[in-house]
Amino acid sequence: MKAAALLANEHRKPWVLDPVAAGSSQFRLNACLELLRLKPTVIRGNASEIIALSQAGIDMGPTKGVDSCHESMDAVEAAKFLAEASGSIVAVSGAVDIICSSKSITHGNRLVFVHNGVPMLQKITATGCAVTALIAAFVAAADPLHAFDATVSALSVFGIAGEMGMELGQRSCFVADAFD
Ligand SMILES: Nc1ncnc2c1ncn2[C@@H]1O[C@H](COP(=O)(O)OP(=O)(O)OP(=O)(O)O)[C@@H](O)[C@H]1O
Ligand SMILES: Cc1ncsc1CCO
Repeated sequence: MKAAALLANEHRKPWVLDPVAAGSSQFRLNACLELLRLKPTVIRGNASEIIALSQAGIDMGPTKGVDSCHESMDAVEAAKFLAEASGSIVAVSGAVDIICSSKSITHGNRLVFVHNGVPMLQKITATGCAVTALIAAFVAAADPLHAFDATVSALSVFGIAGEMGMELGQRSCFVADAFD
C-alpha cells in the first residue's frame, strides 16, 4: 500500500485512503496513520473511522469496530479537524455524507452535505469499499482542481444508484442492476 501511494505521489496521481476499522486496534490505527502521512487526495471513512483518525491528534471520545457506531453527523468536527491536519479532502459516509476540505489546500474551506442513499446501504458489507472505489474513479477522471466536486459527485451518484436499486428491488430481485 505504501509503495502504491508513493508511486502515485511520484507520478502526481490522486489516491484515496479508506481507513477500514481504523479504531478497532492500535495496529490498524498505526497503519492508517502511516498512510495518512503520505498525503492521500481523499480520505473516505464512516463516522467511527474518521473519529478514530482524528482522535490520534485530539481526544474525541471512545470508538471501535468495523461498522460505524456513530452517526455521520457526529463526525463533522472530526472531519474538519482531519481535513485541516492532513490537507486531504475528508469524506464521511452515512445517512448524510459529509465532504470537507480546509483552507490550506487548493479546494479551500468547503463543507458539503449529501443526502442521497437508502439505509439498506449501511447493512450491505463492502458498500463502503465500493463508494471509495467510485470516488477514486471520479477523482482520477477529473481535473485535479476539481477533486472536491468529483468526491461530492461520486457519493451522490452512489446514493442515487442505491435509491434506484431500492425502487427496482420492489419489483424484481435484480437490485445490483442499478449499480451497473
Ligand atoms: N442511513 C443511510 N442512509 C442512506 N445512505 C446510507 C446510510 N448509511 C450509509 N449510507 C451510504 O452507504 C454507503 C456506504 O457507507 P457506510 O457509511 O455504510 O460505509 P462503511 O461503514 O465504511 O461500509 P462497510 O460496511 O462496507 O465497511 C455510502 O454511500 C453512504 O452514503
Ligand atoms: C475491507 C473489508 N473487508 C471486509 S469488510 C471490508 C470493508 C468494505 O467496505
